[in-house]
Amino acid sequence: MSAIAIDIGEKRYPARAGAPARDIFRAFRLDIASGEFLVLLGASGLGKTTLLNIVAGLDREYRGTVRFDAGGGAGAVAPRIAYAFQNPRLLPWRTVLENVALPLPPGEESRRRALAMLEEVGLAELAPAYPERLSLGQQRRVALARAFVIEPEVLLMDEPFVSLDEAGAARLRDLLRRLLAGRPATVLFVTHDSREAVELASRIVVLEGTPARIAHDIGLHLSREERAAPGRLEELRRALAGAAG
Ligand SMILES: Nc1ncnc2c1ncn2[C@@H]1O[C@H](COP(=O)(O)OP(=O)(O)OP(=O)(O)O)[C@@H](O)[C@H]1O
Repeated sequence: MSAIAIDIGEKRYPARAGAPARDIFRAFRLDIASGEFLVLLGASGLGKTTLLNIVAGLDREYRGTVRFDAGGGAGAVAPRIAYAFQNPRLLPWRTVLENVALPLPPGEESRRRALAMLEEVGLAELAPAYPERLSLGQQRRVALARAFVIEPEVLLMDEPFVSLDEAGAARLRDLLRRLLAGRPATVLFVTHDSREAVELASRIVVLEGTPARIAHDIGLHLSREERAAPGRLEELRRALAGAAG
């Protein structure tokens, strides 16, 4: 696991055909503790995906720093980062097993690890299948297996359970909790769904405005039973809706 210190002096997208330049972040700071499950909420277009891309190192066009600290006084070393996107992004010309093994070095040991991961997400029998045969829920399970196969210290998730029915999304949230119980990671998770936020988060950060600022920063320290209680959940969702304005 790794703590993350985000300090963005400026992130702006320059003007492009027909669209003016946009200031996404200015003097934006967010510190995430090691092992925290931070859910980012906020209206469309505020910069949530941009923030994940910056933390992932995919977007370097900004002024500022992202520092990782795995503790132990060893100094800043790059952590293992997994990124689960809104779209499962499986390679259609590779089998399910090959897709899960993709982030690992080639070889028999990696195939064995990928198969063990598929067993954990309940899809071992689909290992030789191609992604087109899979339902969206199954594809999302494979994407989770591919994220966890590297035993990430930092897990970035951008609406990973969107477009599923409620029962399917609930099963995947359960699976994610189970996977994290065995392999703790620092999680930065984007969603528009306040129920999902309350069920999963140890901390919820609500973004607002342009450039984006932190409107609310809410710690949630709940037992599993409290999270599972519909009354408690509703109460929290209402409080959150109130806080989010
Ligand atoms: N490469 C780019 N060039 C120019 N503008 C961009 C680029 N990528 C994103 N934007 C714009 O920057 C803003 C922030 O985008 P971003 O995808 O980070 O928002 P978001 O909060 O994740 O939105 P959503 O909740 O809809 O996924 C949006 O207005 C978007 O149109």
